[in-house]
Amino acid sequence: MTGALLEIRDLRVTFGRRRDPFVAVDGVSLDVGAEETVGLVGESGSGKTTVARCVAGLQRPDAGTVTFEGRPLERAGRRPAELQRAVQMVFQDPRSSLNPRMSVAGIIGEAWRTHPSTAPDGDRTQALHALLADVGMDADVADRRPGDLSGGQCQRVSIARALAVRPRLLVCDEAVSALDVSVQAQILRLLVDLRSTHHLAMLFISHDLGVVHQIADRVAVMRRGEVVEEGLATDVLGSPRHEYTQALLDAALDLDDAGPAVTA
Ligand SMILES: Nc1ncnc2c1ncn2[C@@H]1O[C@H](COP(=O)(O)OP(=O)(O)OP(=O)(O)O)[C@@H](O)[C@H]1O
Repeated sequence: MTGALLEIRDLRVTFGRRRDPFVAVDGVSLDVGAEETVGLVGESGSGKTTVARCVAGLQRPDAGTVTFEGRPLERAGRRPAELQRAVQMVFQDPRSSLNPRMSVAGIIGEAWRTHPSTAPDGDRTQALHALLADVGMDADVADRRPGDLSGGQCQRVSIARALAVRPRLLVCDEAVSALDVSVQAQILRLLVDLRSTHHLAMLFISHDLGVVHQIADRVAVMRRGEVVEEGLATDVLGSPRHEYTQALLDAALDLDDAGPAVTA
């Protein structure tokens, strides 16, 4: 596909010393179209997060390119503000990605300060409340701090912070993995709704194939740093061609048979 919103080409990331390199990402190419959700799946250690970090500008690849609407996505510090704003991350652990000393209003206000072009012209309180409503939260959480909120509420605040700067692409790295199953479902539903109301594209990273099935249009399967299979979610997860994808699906079914996950 050409002309995708996000284009990753021949990405390679190596960790470790020169004598003993470890290739975490080995020639990954992947596209995400406008308003498309692409799921990136694979076992722990397959390189998913490293790909996400390259897209976010937090990791410099050894080789390959990442472009957004044809413009190179440089490292975060060097990235033009407009591109920095266009690509927002939602992480696994919302508590550690939110400043515990700031109120929800302060967290959103900081996002607007970082990207002033997105700050509301008129009544900020009204804009804040509208943003909170978008993520299914009441206005009264504005004065609370992350420590006063549940994990699911914190993730809603993280999503609101990302939305505040009007992104085009959300990179969700295991964004629901730390949540109870019922809360996972709520956040997934929220992301699906926001995708259409806010015209978002998503790179949705998860080891959980069931979760990815619920949200992704297309799926890429990573194994040991490489994409081994890619296609429509219904095809890849419905009738996989690669034996590794089949093994992942079998493992997921075995987990389902073992009964509901125990959550702390
Ligand atoms: N900064 C680093 N230094 C050395 N090795 C790293 C570093 N970051 C990641 N790795 C290694 O690279 C490999 C890929 O890691 P990555 O986190 O991208 O995988 P993943 O598929 O996202 O797995 P997980 O779901 O467990 O995070 C792993 O073996 C990991 O240990």
